[in-house]
Amino acid sequence: MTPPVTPLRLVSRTASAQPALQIELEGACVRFGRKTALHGVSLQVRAGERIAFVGANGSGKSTLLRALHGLVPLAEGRRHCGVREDGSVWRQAMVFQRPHMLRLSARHNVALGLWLAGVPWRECGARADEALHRVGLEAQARRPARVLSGGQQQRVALARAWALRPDVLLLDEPTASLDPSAKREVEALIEQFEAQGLTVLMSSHNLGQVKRLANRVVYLERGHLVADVDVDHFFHGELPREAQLFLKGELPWR
Ligand SMILES: Nc1ncnc2c1ncn2[C@@H]1O[C@H](COP(=O)(O)OP(=O)(O)OP(=O)(O)O)[C@@H](O)[C@H]1O
Repeated sequence: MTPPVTPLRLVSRTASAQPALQIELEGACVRFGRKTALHGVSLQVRAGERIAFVGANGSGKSTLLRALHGLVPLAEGRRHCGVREDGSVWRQAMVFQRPHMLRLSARHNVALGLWLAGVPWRECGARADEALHRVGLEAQARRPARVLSGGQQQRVALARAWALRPDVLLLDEPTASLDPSAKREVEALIEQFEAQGLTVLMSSHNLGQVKRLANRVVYLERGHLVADVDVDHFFHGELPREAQLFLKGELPWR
């Protein structure tokens, strides 16, 4: 039995201007067979936040993103979704670490995603075109998605997510296998989405990227949330010991 961990929580928000709650996890545990990937994680996501999930390999970042997106069942705890002023639920879309491209054109990959989400087929083509234009891929729209470069495929995946008109975008290591220029292009798009007011939840191993794109950092250690702090605090303030070693690149291999 792992002892409970008291997380360091230092996220500044003024009580008077508390943005709307979009997703909340309370004591969330996720198990894969005998392996516990998340231990009692509690977390609130509010509108317009830009949260980076950081931690060593296997610390539970992807699992936490999936739990926030409702893709993995919770063995314990609960997930609660907030609602907008009109009573409708906040829309979420997720881009996976290695997005799966079907053997179809880029346009059809985006259109099919919309259709699967319940958009009438007659609207899907125009919305797919708009989304591919948004990510600068209109010229590639009719090319088979699988022949596009890694960076372009990642932009198709972002278009597929953005086309759903999400309020919350969840990105699992969005630039993990991209070259520096493709990385910059994808980061620039994420920055634009953020400027548009989207909530962005992102796992990343790239600390420069975390500095550029996040305003809050959640640090995970073996499935425990051990720090939930403003980005400035993460890089310049006091942190639990393992997080400090991680930042210095001195965390021993396990
Ligand atoms: N589907 C699964 N079945 C079994 N174990 C899993 C599964 N998904 C994740 N795990 C385990 O849960 C733990 C957390 O994995 P997760 O992928 O969430 O970590 P991560 O921090 O995203 O890792 P990385 O940085 O390497 O991508 C790991 O020990 C992993 O092996």
